[in-house]
Amino acid sequence: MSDLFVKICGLKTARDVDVAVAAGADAVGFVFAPGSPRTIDAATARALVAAVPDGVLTVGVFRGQSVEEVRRFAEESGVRGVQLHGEEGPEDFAALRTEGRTLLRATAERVERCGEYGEDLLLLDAPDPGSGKPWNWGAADFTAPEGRWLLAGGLNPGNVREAVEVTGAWGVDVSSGVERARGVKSPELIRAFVEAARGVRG
Ligand SMILES: O=C(O)c1ccccc1N[C@@H]1O[C@H](COP(=O)(O)O)[C@@H](O)[C@H]1O
Repeated sequence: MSDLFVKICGLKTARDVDVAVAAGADAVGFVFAPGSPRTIDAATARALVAAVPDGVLTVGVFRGQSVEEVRRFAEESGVRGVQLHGEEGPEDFAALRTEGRTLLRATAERVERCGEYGEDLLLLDAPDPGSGKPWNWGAADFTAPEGRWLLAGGLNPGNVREAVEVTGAWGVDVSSGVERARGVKSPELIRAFVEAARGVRG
């Protein structure tokens, strides 16, 4: 089985980005959804995105924003991926589809098909994304979606192995679990998370 895909989200500083990239993250996320302790503007993100090597996916995170706003942030910041946490439908994903852009659809529903709305990756998240609260992915009746999907919501270096073993996730996404205070990343926790995630599939 191939290695886990690991996304570290909610980065705000050049140091955060350097640490995540050096640790071996496959993707790094920048929050453009308003009202989060991790929210940054497009100009700040642009400078951070410029420091990310080509092989690492850069993702803008949105919640309840219009397609026009998502498109503007994506273009101004230069992120190559767009992660939507709102009520978007297939027509919104189609409108945001451009050459080379990766579309992620976040949902708190459990049994879904990857790609149903035209997204490239499905993200199974907690009902309150970015809160650090886990959801019941360990439920006995959990059914993993088919295809490429990321698990998120309350993950940390101490539980990521079990979470992947139980759910069979293709990849993982974390924000709160690699912070020393809300909205403040910890280099040690980022390194520990990537190391723990890498160890799951040996
Ligand atoms: O991180 C946020 O503040 C955020 C705000 C709005 C939408 C999504 C957000 N983050 C996403 O939530 C998960 C991480 O959750 P956790 O903090 O690890 O429990 C991840 O998908 C982020 O992209």
